[in-house]
Amino acid sequence: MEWVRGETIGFGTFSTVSVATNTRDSGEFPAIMAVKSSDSYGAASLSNEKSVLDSLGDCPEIVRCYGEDLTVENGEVMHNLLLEYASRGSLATHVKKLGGEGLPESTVRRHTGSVLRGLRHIHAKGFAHCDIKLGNILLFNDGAVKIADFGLARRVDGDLTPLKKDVEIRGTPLYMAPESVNENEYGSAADVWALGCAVVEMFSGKTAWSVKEGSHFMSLLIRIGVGDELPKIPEMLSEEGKDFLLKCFVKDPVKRWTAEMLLNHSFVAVDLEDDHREDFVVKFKEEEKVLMSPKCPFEFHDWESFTSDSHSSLDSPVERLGSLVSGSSPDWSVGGSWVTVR
Ligand SMILES: Nc1ncnc2c1ncn2[C@@H]1O[C@H](COP(=O)(O)OP(=O)(O)OP(=O)(O)O)[C@@H](O)[C@H]1O
Repeated sequence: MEWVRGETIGFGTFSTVSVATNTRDSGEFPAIMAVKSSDSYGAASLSNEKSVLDSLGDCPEIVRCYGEDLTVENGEVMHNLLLEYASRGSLATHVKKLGGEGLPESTVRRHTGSVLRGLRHIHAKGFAHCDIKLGNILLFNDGAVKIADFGLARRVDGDLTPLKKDVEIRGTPLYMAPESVNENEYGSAADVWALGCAVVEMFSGKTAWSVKEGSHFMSLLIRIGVGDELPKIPEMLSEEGKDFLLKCFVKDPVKRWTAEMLLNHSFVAVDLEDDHREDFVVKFKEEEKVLMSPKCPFEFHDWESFTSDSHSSLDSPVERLGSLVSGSSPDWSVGGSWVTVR
């Protein structure tokens, strides 16, 4: 395939995404694509993404991959992944433009149904996405949404056994499931929890967890992992919506509904005709200062998607988390795709 890089449309932790114009019209590939590029630093993540997308095959709710390519630009070798182009960007950008308001419930229901169909496909193929968030749900011209960014996806095959006992943070803390915080479990159930967080954010325009600006993200992990607190369910959401979220926010991953089960929930199984935003204005009880989705890696680097690894083997969740919060400030250093907590 021959292509030319166009304007930059997005930045991730490991890569830059640009428009790519197909310069040889064989009809096999679209005229406009997106190209996700990284230097050797992010090559492993891109290569994982390519192999997962190849294994997943075609699914209308998953961004298509057209192939990979190496280029030399300004003397540097670039690894490129050619993807289906989402002309309207991510849902994170879209919701941010609404200035703290969310999307109409009917739109949220439609998008949720699409993401669930994508998740059902991913899980049926034996994978977990591990980084479901609004920034990784892309919006197309016709109003369709698709799941993107499989850089952290992993094969699970229904096995919930953690990879190892160490403290590992994969994805975005605001979307982390209790079992991921407590047990390093990153299975399909964790994607469902993250979907619940994404639904809250889509509807309310605010993150599912209220977090005071400047607070340490470990205090959030304690709230997620220990105790009974759940993400905030918007009061103005319909009863069906609230019930749907309660099925996503079951703390025990074994009892949490699966994507397949949720597809039969009335919140997504029925198409809403009306689309009146005023019926769904969100009013929160407390006027808490909440963070929107992380804006850029330099502003809230702690809150970005990452994987982390601590080589402390502690037994209980409280011990594991306590060891990270107490004492001197943790030293967060990025190495490859990992952030290490020492
Ligand atoms: N296929 C696409 N079409 C249009 N825009 C895209 C596409 N893929 C990615 N983007 C834009 O680029 C941004 C970064 O992409 P992506 O999340 O895949 O990168 P990443 O390095 O894996 O990021 P992360 O830090 O979330 O892991 C997205 O939030 C989105 O705005």
